[in-house]
Amino acid sequence: MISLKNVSKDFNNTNILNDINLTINEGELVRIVGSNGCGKTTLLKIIAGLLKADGGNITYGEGCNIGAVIENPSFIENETLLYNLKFLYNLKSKFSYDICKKYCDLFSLNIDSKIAIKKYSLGMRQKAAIIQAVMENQNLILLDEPTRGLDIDSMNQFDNLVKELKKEGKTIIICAHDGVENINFDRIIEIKKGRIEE
Ligand SMILES: Nc1ncnc2c1ncn2[C@@H]1O[C@H](COP(=O)(O)OP(=O)(O)OP(=O)(O)O)[C@@H](O)[C@H]1O
Repeated sequence: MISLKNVSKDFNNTNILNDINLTINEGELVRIVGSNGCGKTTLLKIIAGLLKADGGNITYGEGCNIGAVIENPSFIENETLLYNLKFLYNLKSKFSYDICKKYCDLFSLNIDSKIAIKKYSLGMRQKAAIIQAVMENQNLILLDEPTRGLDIDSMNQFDNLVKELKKEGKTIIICAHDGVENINFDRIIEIKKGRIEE
């Protein structure tokens, strides 16, 4: 699904990622770990195309369609959850209320709520962000600290969602310090001193 060859990244002359070689196959569920500041988010951003690597290259499998939650999700703050999902959905494909409702129900979010998203709690925003990353049937899903702000019930709901996505054959990469202990990962990759360890 995705292959990184000699990918490197510096920030202000400090090397963050050093010759990263990594292949992730279709349908794999991968966790990336590593200490604060080791470069996990940077790697996800490069894979998502949000950041340019300084060296190396990335090859994406045919039909690769990326969904991502990376850092703070941005929404149209004065609008509702439904408005936001509809807006994001329509950027790429035709909106499906039923699919969005299915994911909102799964996370106990009311899709028809009239409350503006700016009034949502951290956990509610996080759930909305996860929903937009999966609702268009994206097949490469990149999640950076997805359980941030989620309560125990929501974490269980998240575990179920990951299980469902895995069953559907989605490729999933999750960076997480914690909150994913119940997920059965195929691989755990550690970034250490700019390099990958498995
Ligand atoms: N835009 C930027 N400009 C300069 N330095 C940056 C930038 N983005 C990240 N960095 C630096 O790159 C390093 C890696 O950051 P990154 O966010 O990838 O780490 P992380 O592994 O995700 O950390 P955490 O576990 O704390 O989330 C850090 O030292 C950070 O300060």
